[in-house]
Amino acid sequence: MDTAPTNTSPAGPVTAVIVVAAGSGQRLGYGMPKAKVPLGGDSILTHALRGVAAAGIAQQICVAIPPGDAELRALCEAFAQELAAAHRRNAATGHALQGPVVTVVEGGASRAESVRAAMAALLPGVESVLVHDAARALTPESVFHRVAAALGAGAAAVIPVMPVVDTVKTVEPTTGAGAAVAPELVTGTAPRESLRAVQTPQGFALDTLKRAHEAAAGFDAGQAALVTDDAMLVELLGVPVHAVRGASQSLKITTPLDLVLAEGLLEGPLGARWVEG
Ligand SMILES: Nc1ccn([C@@H]2O[C@H](COP(=O)(O)OP(=O)(O)OP(=O)(O)O)[C@@H](O)[C@H]2O)c(=O)n1
Ligand SMILES: C[C@](O)(CO)[C@H](O)COP(=O)(O)O
Repeated sequence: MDTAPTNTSPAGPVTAVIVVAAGSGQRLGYGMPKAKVPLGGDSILTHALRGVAAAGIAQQICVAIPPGDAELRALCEAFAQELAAAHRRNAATGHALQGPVVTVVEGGASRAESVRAAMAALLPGVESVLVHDAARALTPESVFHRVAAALGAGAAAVIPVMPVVDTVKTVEPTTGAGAAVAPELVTGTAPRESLRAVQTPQGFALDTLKRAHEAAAGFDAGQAALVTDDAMLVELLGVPVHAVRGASQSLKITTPLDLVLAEGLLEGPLGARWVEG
């Protein structure tokens, strides 16, 4: 990194970005935690962390890694040193601004538990928090800025979203004689105009996110399994969740095809760092 990213909104709320990277990456199938999987010569997690730092909105970056993973801990420490060195270079040119503190915590058995572990390690004074998937390693700065701007404008919860391009139907398992024809029966068609595919970083006033996760503490295993993002917990509190535009290169690297797409975005004919606005 040649120049250190600096916080662009020093007058805004004190902001932390939680990067959840404690997943096992079963669907990617590399036999190692997804955060470690190589992408464009670095790891998925390194790309994600550089993206967060480049956005320049965080006073703290808190990373949740799999428990006991010394390799990922070392990777985070190397990133913190890379960031500190860039800031020292900035200071030498008279552009000294405080860079983010990097904190590493051990994540939990579910994404939500990893978020809770990271929230417990946030510095005193943090008012806003963005929760980001390490798996969305190529999220452009503009998405972080849109989410942070909505928080700065007073939203207690804001998520980046994309229009849905496929027609989406609901189904149920086929029973009786129909089971010989096909495994599922269509029960309806969702209204596509009002559907959105949801991405990260998801931004929250910290007290709102804390309340939302506290309310989820009483969930049984079945209810907990249905929680797929943080905004859902905030919705259950009845707090309005606002939506801003995401970006297609913010895809979640989940399957081997996603990794091919991510490699293509970094190295393909569109250029080294194609960025959709
Ligand atoms: N216990 C968990 C599970 C997931 N995550 C993080 O949540 C994000 C979204 O999860 P997903 O893409 O499903 O990652 P994995 O759980 O690793 O994937 P899989 O379900 O294929 O194992 C990832 O950055 C992942 O590291 C986490 O921090 N802690
Ligand atoms: C948070 C998220 O990325 C929003 O799309 C998504 O819900 C994570 O889902 P996963 O099953 O944990 O990958």
